[in-house]
Amino acid sequence: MADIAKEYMYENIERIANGILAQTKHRPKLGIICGSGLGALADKVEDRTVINYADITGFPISTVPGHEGKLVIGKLGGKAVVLMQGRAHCYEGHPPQKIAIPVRTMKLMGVETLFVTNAAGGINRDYKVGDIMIMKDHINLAGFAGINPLVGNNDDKFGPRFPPMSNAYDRKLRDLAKSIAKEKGFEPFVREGVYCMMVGPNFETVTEARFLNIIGVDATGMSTVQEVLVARHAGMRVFGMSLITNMVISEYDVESVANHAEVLETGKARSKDLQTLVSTLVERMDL
Ligand SMILES: O=P(O)(O)O[C@H]1O[C@H](CO)[C@@H](O)[C@H]1O
Ligand code: HPA
Repeated sequence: MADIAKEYMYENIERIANGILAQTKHRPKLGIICGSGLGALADKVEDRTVINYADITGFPISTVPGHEGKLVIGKLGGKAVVLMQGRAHCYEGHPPQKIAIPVRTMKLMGVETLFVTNAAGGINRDYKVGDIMIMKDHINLAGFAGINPLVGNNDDKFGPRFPPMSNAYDRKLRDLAKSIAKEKGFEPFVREGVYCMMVGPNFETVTEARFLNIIGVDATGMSTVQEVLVARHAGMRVFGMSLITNMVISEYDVESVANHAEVLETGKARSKDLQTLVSTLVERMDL
């Protein structure tokens, strides 16, 4: 088996984590990754230190609109958090092992719980644009093609060779999120379902959309799953939410097509409710 490239090694990730900690007084136990158009959550973070990904040697850079590329460390809901305002994706040319770097960095900074968010296309035909889906499980379709950040020599310092994945999304946090949704009157648009990762960058064909529906997918996107795999490998607790920014087209020969502008627009429109859900969850969860 090929050796791990130096940039993915424990010592390098430790160097990145220590470099970040040296720039802030905060010691976060919670990490949050903001998906396409969802970075406004960072505005709620108080007493913050902001570091550009470009200034963190070894961090993957995002080139996609709606991903600011900033690490924001401060207080949210009274708790210390490290928030990623945007993420890098495999379709930007990053190998999956590189997508692992920010999550492992957070782990070595002391983060124990990871929240992941994303913009996703609705596959479940009962879903509507603007729905928020609590992630119950995922299908790593990219993994079916061998694209998995855990492929390669396993360093036990990060986690075990064969991590279980049947309990990837924390039950207690999902229950807490659902009860907060009920209390806030969000029930009509908060769902719980299965996310599927495609590598992208193209949106799905009609037959792919139908296939995803048949195999039990509720929403699809081009991210998140690899971060979850790495976090669970490292023993972190995970909670995830998808914002349904568009419905994936599942009828042949219709005029409209998916586009990233629509994804960002919906992000803006529902952003406040998503922020309320996340910040209340942060306030109420035990860390
Ligand atoms: O998953 P996030 O990063 O939220 O972004 C989603 O939005 C983009 C497509 O519009 C893709 O990058 C897709 O994965
Ligand atoms: N497909 C894949 N990824 C996405 C979509 C979609 O329809 N919308 C937002 N991210």
